Amino acid sequence: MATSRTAIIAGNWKMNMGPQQASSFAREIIPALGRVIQHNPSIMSILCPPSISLASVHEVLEAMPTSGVELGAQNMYYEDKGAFTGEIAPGMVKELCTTVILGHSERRMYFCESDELVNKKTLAALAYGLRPIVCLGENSEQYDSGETQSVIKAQIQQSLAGLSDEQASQIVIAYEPIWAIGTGKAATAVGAGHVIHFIRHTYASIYGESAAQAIRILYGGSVTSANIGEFMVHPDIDGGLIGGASIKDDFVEIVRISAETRHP
Ligand SMILES: O=C[C@H](O)COP(=O)(O)O
Repeated sequence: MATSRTAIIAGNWKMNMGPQQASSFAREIIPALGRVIQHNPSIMSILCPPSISLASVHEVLEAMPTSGVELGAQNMYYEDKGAFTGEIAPGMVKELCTTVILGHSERRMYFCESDELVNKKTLAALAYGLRPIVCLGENSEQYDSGETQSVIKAQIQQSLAGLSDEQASQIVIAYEPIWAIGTGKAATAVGAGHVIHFIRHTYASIYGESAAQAIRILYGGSVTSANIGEFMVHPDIDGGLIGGASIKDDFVEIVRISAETRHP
C-alpha cells in the first residue's frame, strides 16, 4: 500500500562515544546527513548518543540548524524528578531531544525492564511531547519455537497500553529480533516485513486502522549499507534502527540508500 509515512533512520550509538568523540563524529556526519535529508523530505534521521553525550551533539546540531537531523535519547525514567539516582527525566530529555528509544532488548535483558515499565515510560514520553521509539522483538529460542507472534502480541498489548487516540498515531515501533542484533545475521526483508505487517494488524485491533496506518514501524538488527535497500523497498517497513553501523561513516550511506530506495 502506498504511504505518506516519513521514513526514519535512527542511529542507536549504544554505550559508545563520550562527549568529545561524539561531538567530533557528529561534526563529521551531520553535514552529509543534512545534504541527503534536504533532498529527500520523505526521510528523517535521528542520532541517539549516550545520555552523557547528548549535550555535545546538541551543540553541533545547533550550529547546523538546517540539517534536519534530530536528536534522541536511548532511555529515560518516567518520573518527573526526584530521588532516582542515575536516571534522567522526560523533561530533561525534552530540553535537548525530539525522540527517545524505549524498551530496547538490551534494557529489557540487562536492566530487567518489564513491559509494564516500558509502558510507563512510553506514556511519560508522550505526555512530554517526545517521540517514543518502542522496541519489540523475540529471542532466538522463541523464534525457533514459533512463538514470535505471541511474544510480539503480548509486548504490544502491555508496552503500548492506555494510549489516547491522538497518542496512538504518534508512536514509532522498532521490531528488533534479538537474534539479529549485533550478530551479523539480519532477518530477511520478507521475514521482517511479515512480522511488521503482523504488528500493524495487531495494533489496528487495539487502536483502529487509521492509527495503525499512521505509525512508523522500523526494522533493527544487523542493518548495514549492504542490506538496508532490501528493507526499504518493503511496503510494510518504514525505516531502520541501526546499532553498530550507526557509529561509522556507513550510517550516511545507509540514510542515502534509504532515501533512494524507499518504497513509493
Ligand atoms: O538499536 C539497534 C539495534 O539493537 C541493532 O543493533 P545492530 O545494528 O548493531 O545489530
